[in-house]
Amino acid sequence: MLAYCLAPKVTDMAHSWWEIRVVCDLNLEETVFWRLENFGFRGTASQTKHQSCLICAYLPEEQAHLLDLAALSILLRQDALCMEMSIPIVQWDLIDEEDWSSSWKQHWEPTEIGDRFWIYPAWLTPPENSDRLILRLDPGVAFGTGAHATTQLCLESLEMRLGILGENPITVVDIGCGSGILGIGAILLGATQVYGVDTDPLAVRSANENRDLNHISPEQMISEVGSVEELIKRAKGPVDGILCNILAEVIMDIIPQLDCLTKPNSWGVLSGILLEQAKPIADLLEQHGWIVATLWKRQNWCCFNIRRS
Ligand SMILES: C[S@@+](CC[C@H](N)C(=O)[O-])C[C@H]1O[C@@H](n2cnc3c(N)ncnc32)[C@H](O)[C@@H]1O
Repeated sequence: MLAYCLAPKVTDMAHSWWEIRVVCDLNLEETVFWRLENFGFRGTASQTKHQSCLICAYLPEEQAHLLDLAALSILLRQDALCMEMSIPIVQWDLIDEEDWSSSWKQHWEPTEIGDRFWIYPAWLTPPENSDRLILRLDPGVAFGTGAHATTQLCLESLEMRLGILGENPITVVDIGCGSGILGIGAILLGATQVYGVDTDPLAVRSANENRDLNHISPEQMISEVGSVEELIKRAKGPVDGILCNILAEVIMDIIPQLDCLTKPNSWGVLSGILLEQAKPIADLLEQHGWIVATLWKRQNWCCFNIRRS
């Protein structure tokens, strides 16, 4: 499966990129992602085969020297040793931006998600008549193509939540909006207003571009750089739904801050959580007045559907 796909854009400054490739045990995948993210890699893709996975990630050439990459490789090796897993194979190359973009486009195909969505790459012409909701995307450097299990679980949860809408307007916040895929999905399903935030300015740019691509007005979907504090300012009061697909460690920090955004019947979809991290998250949610309605699982990931009452 192709996952976590992000493409550098022609408008970015760099002309050459470091491509790093890590083949590792599937159970090391999360740690490798964490290391790469901390190092500054932005574009990350993974393919899973049986018990191992290939992770590719990208970084502008000028942001790392060979020695830095060698040091990163040693850290990955140490992680594997500490976790008693096989040593990952780490390789890197400098690649041309044009080569990258064209190979990226070859890899990514329209993807059906759940019963309602069809994720369509921006550079392909979508069919005119489709029973599905067509969500067009060019993720740029942001996370969120719909290929990753964590995103799929969120979109499927949204289908369930927003499938039968009443008369009332629905406001949703999207914490860690990435490409904007979840916010756009929420609007296609009938949400009236979406506020998105992401700590990565390039993700916010991508969310705004994808909003335009899907003919959603800038008033209906507002994306800003920041996190929960920015949402509290923007949303000016409690909201109906909270979407958050970030890693468990970040979600643990975010849960206590959600009180300001919730009303008695608010609901939430929390994803990006590994199965073994589910228990502490469930305990924390309970402490903060949330009920875990359902827990959905795909591969090693789980997604919490929560509600206030
Ligand atoms: C896994 S991606 C999710 C993207 C998209 N929402 C999806 O479901 O595919 C997580 C995003 O959260 C952002 N992020 C990480 N920590 C954050 C925080 N504390 N507040 C807001 N965004 C954050 C990252 O920059 C990244 O774009």
